[in-house]
Amino acid sequence: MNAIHGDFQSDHDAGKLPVPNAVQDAVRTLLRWAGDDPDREGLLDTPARVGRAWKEYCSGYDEDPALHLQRTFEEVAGYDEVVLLRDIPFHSHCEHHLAPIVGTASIAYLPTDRVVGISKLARVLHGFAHRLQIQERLTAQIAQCIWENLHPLGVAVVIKAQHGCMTGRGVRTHGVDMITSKVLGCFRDDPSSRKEVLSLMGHG
Ligand SMILES: Nc1nc2c(ncn2[C@@H]2O[C@H](COP(=O)(O)OP(=O)(O)OP(=O)(O)O)[C@@H](O)[C@H]2O)c(=O)[nH]1
Ligand SMILES: [Zn+2]
Repeated sequence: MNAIHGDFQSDHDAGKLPVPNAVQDAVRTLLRWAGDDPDREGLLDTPARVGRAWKEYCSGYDEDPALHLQRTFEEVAGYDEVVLLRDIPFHSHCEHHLAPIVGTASIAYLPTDRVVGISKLARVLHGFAHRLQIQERLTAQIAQCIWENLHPLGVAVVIKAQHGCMTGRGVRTHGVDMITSKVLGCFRDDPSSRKEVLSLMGHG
C-alpha cells in the first residue's frame, strides 16, 4: 500500500526503519512552513523520526484486522450472555488535520456458538485506529468487522474520545468528549438488549 519508493539518505540510525528522502523533504518543508529552521541542530534528525513515527501511527494500513478474529473457541457450555471489553484505551489520528484522537472504546458481542480470545477485540480496535480516521467510521468498522467474522447475535461498540484538532487549534475547546455508537443485530433490534449492553458499558 505504501507508494513511496526512491532514494534513502545514508542512515545514521542503523537498525531503524529507513525513511525515504521524499518523506524527509516533506517534513523539512513543513518545519520551514511552521516557521522554524530544519537545519538547526535540534531538528536535524526530526524528519527521519517523524517519518518513522507516522509509519507507527498508521501501522493499521499494513494489517487486516479481520485476521485477528479467525481463531475462535467453542463457547463454554451454558454461557449465553454478553461478552464485553470495557474502556479500552486507544489513540488514532483524524483524517482532517492529522491531529491525535485519544479515548476509550467499549466493545461487546453476544456470541452464538463460538467465542474469540478477548485480546482480539482490542487488536481489532487498534488495527482500525492506527489509520487516519473519523470517529464515526472507526466505530462502524469495528462493529462491522466483528459482525462479519464472528457471526454473533449482536454487536455493540461505543467510543468516547477527545480530538486534538478541537483542543490544540481551531475552536480550542478542552474537556469535550465525542461519543459514537454502533449497534447491530439484537442490540439494534431489541430495545431491552440494547439497554442492557449500554448499561454494562456504563452508558445506560
Ligand atoms: N464528525 C466528525 N468530525 C470530525 C472528526 N474529527 C475532526 N472533525 C471535524 O472535522 C471538521 C472539519 O471542518 P472544516 O471546516 O473542513 O475544517 P476547519 O476549518 O479546520 O474546521 P475547525 O476545526 O472548525 O477550525 C471540524 O469541524 C472538526 O472538528 C470526527 O472524527 N468526526
Ligand atoms: Zn481533526
